[in-house]
Amino acid sequence: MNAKPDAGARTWRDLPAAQQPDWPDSEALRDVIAELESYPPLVFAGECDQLRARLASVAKGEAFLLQGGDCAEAFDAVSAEQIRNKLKTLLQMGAVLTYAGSVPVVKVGRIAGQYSKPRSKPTETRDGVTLPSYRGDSVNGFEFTPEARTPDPQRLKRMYHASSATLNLVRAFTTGGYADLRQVHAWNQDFVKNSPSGQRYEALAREIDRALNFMNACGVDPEEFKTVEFYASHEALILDYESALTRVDSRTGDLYDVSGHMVWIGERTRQLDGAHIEFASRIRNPIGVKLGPATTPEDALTLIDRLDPDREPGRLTFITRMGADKIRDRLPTLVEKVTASGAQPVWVCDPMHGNTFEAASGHKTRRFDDVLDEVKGFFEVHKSLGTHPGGIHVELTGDDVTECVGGGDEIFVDDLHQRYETACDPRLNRSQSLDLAFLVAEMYRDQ
Ligand SMILES: O=C[C@H](O)[C@H](O)COP(=O)(O)O
Ligand SMILES: C=C(OP(=O)(O)O)C(=O)O
Repeated sequence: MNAKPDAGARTWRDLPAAQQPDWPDSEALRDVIAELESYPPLVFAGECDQLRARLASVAKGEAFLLQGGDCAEAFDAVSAEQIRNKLKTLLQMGAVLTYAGSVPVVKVGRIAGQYSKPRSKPTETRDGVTLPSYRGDSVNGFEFTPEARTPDPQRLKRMYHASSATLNLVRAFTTGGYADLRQVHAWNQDFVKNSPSGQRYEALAREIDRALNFMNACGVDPEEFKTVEFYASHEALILDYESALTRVDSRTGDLYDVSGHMVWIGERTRQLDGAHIEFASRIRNPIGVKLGPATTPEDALTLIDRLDPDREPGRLTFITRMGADKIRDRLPTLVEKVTASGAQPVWVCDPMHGNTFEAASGHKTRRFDDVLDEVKGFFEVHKSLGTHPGGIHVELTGDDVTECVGGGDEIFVDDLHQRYETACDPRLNRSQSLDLAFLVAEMYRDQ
């Protein structure tokens, strides 16, 4: 490690930060920040180190990262049912990937902090009325009224409390018995059971059960099967919030963003001279960076120099989101040049953000087949280069929504209006998520 005499310096504060809200009342913002600074951490720095170690296994090709959850979490969705459904979906996907893909799976939610959204336009116009765009519940309200759309810093405190409540329940579920592998059938006990993927899952759960019974009969009942290691991640977008939750670790003197175990920097805020990359370079959490189709090898190499100067496996995850039509063309050079430089980032495929289109009905949607094709392209590229396809990053929900078209239990364009509930981008529903997990497990095994 480099010596860091100025480890606590908040150097990002003086740099330009993209995608920040225009808070109308700077005094109110200051008061909120001061209050946030007094709140206890949401995660412990040691947990971030543990995740970095898990991601190091992914970087070395010994494990697979499953990162998923809402596009935008919402305050009114912080309920036991919604949190459980999301977790259940990730646990089911994890079971499928571990069993059918025969690989340890590192599970990371887009959860307990994913309340802020970068937008392509600062304003939205409807029927001649122009208002600020919705930027996530941490900033303003979804409703199209001047009151709701005005950024309100009090929302940053609600973000903290919503994250805290969510994380508390997630910790209870993952360590208190709900995530015990013996519950592998129970996770399937609802609407999804009758879907094609639900039935396929049921067959796999029976096999897992048989394997567990066999081990039990042999006198083996490992503690590892009774709880699940689960981590929380979100985009580090609103720097007033992330800075207020960034603390000096008493063990090491290093800075950690204790708002989540892992944070990532988005495609729209990864400017090399901007505040977000400077912020990420200063904290010790594992860091993700989204890489879109225009990313050059030089961009990727500079990001490595800035964020992972010691080339520490597990520190940096590149989350590529090229689009199904571009991944086979754009990804190879990036992976080749990065590998040649000696760096070993985790390579993860986000097959969602490059495949969005607007249906004739006006709904923003994605085709399941495009999502799948981008993942296929990702596996093909890594196979041809002999590098490790480290994981997937997906927007999903545990609810039976109709936001993405296709899948085994097919959603048609005409179905989109039935349960279109996302506040921003379309998510895979539970059945589509399971479909994807089975197909990715096959790809991983074939690799
Ligand atoms: O989820 C990602 C972005 O916030 C989202 O794609 C922004 O899209 P838009 O502003 O173009 O609707
Ligand atoms: C905004 C997001 O992605 P990207 O930065 O890749 O557009 C996201 O993952 O929510």
